Parts: sequence; C-alpha cells; structure tokens
Amino acid sequence: MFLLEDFSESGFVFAPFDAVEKPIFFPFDEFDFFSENINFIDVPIENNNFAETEIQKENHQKIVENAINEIKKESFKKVVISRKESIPLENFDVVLTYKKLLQNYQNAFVYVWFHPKVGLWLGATPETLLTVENLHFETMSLAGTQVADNLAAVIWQQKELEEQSLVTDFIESQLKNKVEHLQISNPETVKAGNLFHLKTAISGTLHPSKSTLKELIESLHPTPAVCGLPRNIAKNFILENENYNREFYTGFLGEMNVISKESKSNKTQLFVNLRCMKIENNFANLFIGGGITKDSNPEKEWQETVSKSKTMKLVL
Ligand SMILES: C=C(O[C@H]1C=CC=C(C(=O)O)[C@@H]1O)C(=O)O
Repeated sequence: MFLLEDFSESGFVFAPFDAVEKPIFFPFDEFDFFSENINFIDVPIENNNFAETEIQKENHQKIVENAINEIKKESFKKVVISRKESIPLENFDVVLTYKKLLQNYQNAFVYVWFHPKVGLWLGATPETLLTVENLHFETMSLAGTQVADNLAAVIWQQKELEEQSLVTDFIESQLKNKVEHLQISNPETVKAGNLFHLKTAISGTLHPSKSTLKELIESLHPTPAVCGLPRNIAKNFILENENYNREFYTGFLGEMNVISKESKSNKTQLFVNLRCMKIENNFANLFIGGGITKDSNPEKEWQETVSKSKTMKLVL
C-alpha cells in the first residue's frame, strides 16, 4: 500500500479524519489511468424505506446532549457529532449506484474508491477542502443545514449563522499569516442533493517562503465544519464519545500535483469526504454528522442527520 509522505508527490490521495494516520496514495506514475466522459442517464430510482431505529436516535441524542453540556461548561465552542448507520444490501450494483449518485448530486464531487486492503467507498461531497493551481488557492467554509425547499424563501437562524461563521473565522485565522491577498466572500446559500448549506468562498495566493502545500493542508484539515473548536479538544471529544471509528469519513480525497504539459500548471483539488458510505459484508455503512453549538437542540440535530442520509439511502 502506498502512503503519502510529503505532499509533493503526484497522484490521488485518500486521507482519514484522524490526521495522525498517514493518507493512502495512488501515485500516477505507478498506476494506469483511464478517462471517460459519462452522460447523465436517467436511472429509475425506487423509493425504498430504510428507517432509523429508536436506539439509533437515543444514542445520537445522548452524545449531542453531552456535547451541549460541555459547550455550556466552556470546555469547547463547537463540535461535529456523527454516527454510522448500516443498511442491508441486496444485489448491490456499484456502477448503478454511482450513476444514481451522479444524477442526484449534480453539483458535488461524486466518487467511487476501492483498495483491496481498505475497502469500497462511495460519496458525493459538496465541500472543497482546497483547490490550488500554481500559487492561487481556493477553499470554503461550509456549514449550516436545512432541507432544500424554496431558495427564494430561505431564512437562516442565528444558530446556523454562528455555526458557519465559526468555520470561516477559523479558516481566516489559520491562513492569514501563511498566504497573501486573502479574500473572503459573504455567506451564500448552496444546494447539495436535498439540502441547503451556507457557504463562504475563501481564496488567496500561496507564498512559497510562507507555507508549502503540506502546511496549508495541515492548517485546514480538519476544519470546524467536520471537527470543532478548539480543534484538538473537539477532536478528543469526538474520539472519546462517538463510539465508532470515522475512518475516512470527514477525511479528504482528490488529485494532487497534477502537472499539465500544455499549460505547465500544477493543480491540486481536494474534497472533504462527506455524504459518503463504505460497502462492507453486504451492508452500506452511511456516515452522517452535524455541527453542535450552545444553541443546538438534540431532537433537531438527530433530524438533520436523518435528512442528510436521505439522498444516500435513495441510491441504494
Ligand atoms: C459533517 C457533515 O456536514 C458538514 C458540512 C455541511 C453542513 C454541516 C452542518 O450543518 O452541520 C456540517 O458541518 C456531514 O454531512 O456529515
């Protein structure tokens, strides 16, 4: 198995949530590379009924309550609490599932990833961790969720506005001494599958004497959109309380250091691994979470994870 060493290599990276573990890497010069244009074909989608259980609900709400109590005690400001839901599969067809994901998430990075020692993962993530082309980089602060209904009538509550601005402020503070020309947009509403999120676009210029690609990635990952604030305290809370291993959910994936011979450019495009699932022993394990702040309500946070699982369940 190839592991990523210093982020100067050219290839496809698949990194876990816990940054103490090394990312898995497919170096382009060691692998065959095929590219194909896929059309959006209308694949019939049946409405299945994979219901959540009361126990799943109770367990999730209990961890969310603990998190809210810790936030009220000022142990930390924000934490993202997630869960894993296992769906039994019959006649699973990976290509068909991938096509359905493409159809349902037209503005997401939709992927299938397989390694014989790690397993089969699929996902459709709306969140970019980092895009770098030569010295120009772009990232985003994505948080806050509501079921997508009427874009013109969207109103964000104080809880979501604060939850998202914590992510923006973190990214700004991490980057301000490492980059130049830092630009931060106003938050806007974006659609991902059946949901709306709040997004702030952040861009700037890398200065080779101030930071490398590795330092930039390490300063961003994991952001409070998937971990919390302060980062290490929130991460310890997650590792001690979630009762399962996130593995590659809320890690990142994508192409690194792709050199174009024509334009002589070097491009890296990394995405946060959200709205994803691992296929294992005839089960699809879905991974879903949400940001908890002092104003969170355990019942609503549970509902948010149910909404986030809907499109993934629809493609199974
Ligand atoms: C952690 C997840 O979403 C993140 C990204 C967008 C909105 C989020 C939220 O509203 O909590 C999360 O920060 C997930 O989908 O599992």
